[in-house]
Amino acid sequence: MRLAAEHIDWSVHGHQLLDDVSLTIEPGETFGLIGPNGSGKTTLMRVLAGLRKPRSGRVLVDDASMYAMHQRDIARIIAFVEQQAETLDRIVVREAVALGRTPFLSALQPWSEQDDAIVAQALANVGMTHLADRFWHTLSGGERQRVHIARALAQQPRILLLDEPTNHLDIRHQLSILSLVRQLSVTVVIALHDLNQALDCDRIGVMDGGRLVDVGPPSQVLTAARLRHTFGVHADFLDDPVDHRRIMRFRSAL
Ligand SMILES: Nc1ncnc2c1ncn2[C@@H]1O[C@H](COP(=O)(O)OP(=O)(O)OP(=O)(O)O)[C@@H](O)[C@H]1O
Repeated sequence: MRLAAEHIDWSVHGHQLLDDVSLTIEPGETFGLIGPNGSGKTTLMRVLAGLRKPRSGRVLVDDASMYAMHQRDIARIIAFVEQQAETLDRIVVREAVALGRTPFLSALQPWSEQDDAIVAQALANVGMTHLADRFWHTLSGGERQRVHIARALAQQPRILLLDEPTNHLDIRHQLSILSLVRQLSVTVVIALHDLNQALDCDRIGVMDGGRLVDVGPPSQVLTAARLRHTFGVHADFLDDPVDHRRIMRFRSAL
């Protein structure tokens, strides 16, 4: 499904956190959102997820305004893995992941074996099957993050929003989650701090001071000038001798 933001403005106590942000993410696209700390990535993700209604502007899901949709219908389409997700005390991992099925359940459509299978698959996809019966509050930071991703997968969303999903993960789980995300045939918006990981997105958008200052294919957007101006670093581009893809080597902060 297509996700679009039109002229989004968002301010808190007189501080403009999003300034006229417009963006269209095409069906099936993996779109990376990058930018320095405090540039507005999380604020924009929350607006795209429907958790915040902007002061002006609107979010469209396949050309329909999100603000005309019921919350339950939005939850059937969009899954959001937040950076600082809430704690789910006194429930076990499998129950936490099963919460992803909530938007699909009703008196007429109770929990079924199919829901069990979807939850089991989501746990397997993030390598958490062996911890399915553990209490949530006993998990490490990275394990919790993987449970949140599994819950979003169990939602079987058409649009998946991930705010720095690899933050707490060891390198093996970072790579496996990113490869899983790329394989999903859904629209993905992923906020990332690792700019080399962002190179694998179809397109990226750069946030700077609440504005979306550039959008395009990674090779066009991530230039030495952009890295200097927006990220405040000197970087060189190297050719990976194994697959001849471009990688960035960060030399120093300006
Ligand atoms: N409720 C609030 N009141 C005041 N300022 C806020 C509020 N929420 C966010 N901000 C500010 O808005 C700016 C953008 O925050 P946001 O979390 O969107 O940035 P970010 O790009 O996701 O940053 P990071 O990379 O550090 O996660 C920051 O300067 C933050 O301090």
